[in-house]
Amino acid sequence: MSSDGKSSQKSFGNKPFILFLCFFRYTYECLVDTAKYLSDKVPFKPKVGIICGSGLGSLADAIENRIEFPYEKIPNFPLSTVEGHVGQLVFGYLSNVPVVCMQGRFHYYEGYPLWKCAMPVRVMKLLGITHLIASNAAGGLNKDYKVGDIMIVKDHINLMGFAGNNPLQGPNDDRFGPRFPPMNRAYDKELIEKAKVIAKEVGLGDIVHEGVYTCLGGPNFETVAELRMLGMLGVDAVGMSTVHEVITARHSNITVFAFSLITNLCVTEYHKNDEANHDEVIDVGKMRQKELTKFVQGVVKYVADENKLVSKML
Ligand SMILES: O=P(O)(O)O[C@H]1O[C@H](CO)[C@@H](O)[C@H]1O
Ligand SMILES: Nc1nc2[nH]cnc2c(=O)[nH]1
Repeated sequence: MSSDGKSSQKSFGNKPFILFLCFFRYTYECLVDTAKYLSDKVPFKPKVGIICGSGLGSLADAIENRIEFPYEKIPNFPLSTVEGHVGQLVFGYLSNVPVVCMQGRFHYYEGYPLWKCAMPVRVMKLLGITHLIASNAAGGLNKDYKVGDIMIVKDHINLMGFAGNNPLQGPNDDRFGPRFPPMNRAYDKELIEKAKVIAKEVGLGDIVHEGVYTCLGGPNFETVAELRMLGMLGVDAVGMSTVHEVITARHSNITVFAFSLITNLCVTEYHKNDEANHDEVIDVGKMRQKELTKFVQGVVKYVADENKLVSKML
């Protein structure tokens, strides 16, 4: 909200015009419509938002007292077109915490602009979340990483943003956040440290790392030269998602935790003939689903306890 408490954005009175506008850009009013469609059918406010990456949809299976909305039923929602992405929004309780989970996400390579890929984050904000847990499947570029490892994201390189391809491009709506949001504290340090402890508790301690993630547009996997360049830039894991969702979340002051499941090792040698493929990405997700579900449950519980602690002090 701008200083005078009024949005700097013009508001449009009639609904058909708002819906028409939604095709070109999600206005605040358009996303309020989407959030209201959902909140009218869900008897609680979610505290934590979760985004399931490729092959990680099973994270949502542990949600209890579920209310499911296939994306095609949700006004203004895009459709998930990628194998390994169920394509529904799941409300319910995880570790007794009210959550909303994207079982399947949207990617730039599906043909959606980044603001459309990230729109569910704004809808979740309007629904009441204060924290976002984003997961993804990524290629391991750091030489210490093995397939099946977990990389807790400590920072990202917004490679697509270097050319100005950014979910916040275009007119800013102060009701979501400021025109120029800072990103130097995008990933919550306290949650990162706590997540490392939780990882150990659920048996992931030996295979958990902390590193830098970058998002390329895809859908192709990278060349040797591209991966060598990214390695020189300090990238530890390479994906095709998450960064624009995190930027959108931070713009709206949502606390963010993100992790990558390393599903393949990036090929950085010309003599190696391995080739990344989506099937193996999904298989690795299935292999890790039990531990990762416990891991996410632990992080969600911590977030809720932490918040309760704060509310007790207030
Ligand atoms: O980032 P998530 O959605 O986990 O999926 C990753 O895995 C897919 C490639 O196999 C790409 O979509 C990439 O982004
Ligand atoms: N860009 C990219 N995304 C991935 N998702 C899973 N593996 C990879 C990879 O090697 N590169």
